[in-house]
Amino acid sequence: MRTRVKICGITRLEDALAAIEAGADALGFVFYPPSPRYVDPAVAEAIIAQLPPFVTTVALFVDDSPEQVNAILGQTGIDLLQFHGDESPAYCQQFNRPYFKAVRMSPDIDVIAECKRFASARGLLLDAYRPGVPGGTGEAFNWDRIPSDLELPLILAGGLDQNNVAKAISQVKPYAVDVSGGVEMAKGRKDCSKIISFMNEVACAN
Ligand SMILES: O=C(O)c1ccccc1NCC(=O)[C@H](O)[C@H](O)COP(=O)(O)O
Repeated sequence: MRTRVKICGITRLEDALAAIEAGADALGFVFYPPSPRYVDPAVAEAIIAQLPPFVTTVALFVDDSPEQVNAILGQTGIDLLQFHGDESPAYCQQFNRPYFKAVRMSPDIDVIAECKRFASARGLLLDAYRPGVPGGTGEAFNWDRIPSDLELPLILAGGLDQNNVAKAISQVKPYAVDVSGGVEMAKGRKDCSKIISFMNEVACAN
């Protein structure tokens, strides 16, 4: 099956359209204010309103209040939720929306146990771990640490770029890959040529 691609940290319409033109399946919008890729919900709403059909939009939160999550969902009409903090399964399920859970590969993480905990999720995103930084680290983790045959669709993230994504796909065979820093000219500003190169590498690996 073809590896899907999510390009995260979209803050500009031109970057969203470039990602779609290059073949991205999903666009991620970071609603975590400390992130340099944070996008104001009104800006995300305006971008999403101008997208063509058949592109999944993803709202990314880190331990946010349910009120804030619901407010942004109502404002933007985003399709999918990505929880990238220490959210519990019960917290994630309260929104009655499809979601996927990000798990950071800390030294003591039990991925199989996390898979069982978040059995209601549409997928499990495995990301690099850097203490104090919830995501968008630009760092890859040791893919050998990923258990085989996980019970949820695996989304691989962390330090992916045009130079390593084909190897990542060949080794891990994820359902999808997720990239942010590897296709940027600066944090929050995507680089069209890097997006195209990344997507070409994904296509060659499939
Ligand atoms: O991208 C961020 O700035 C970010 C900040 C806080 C929580 C999550 C964040 N990003 C989540 C993502 O899904 C990123 O695409 C993922 O962490 C991979 O980022 P990168 O290593 O830069 O490709």
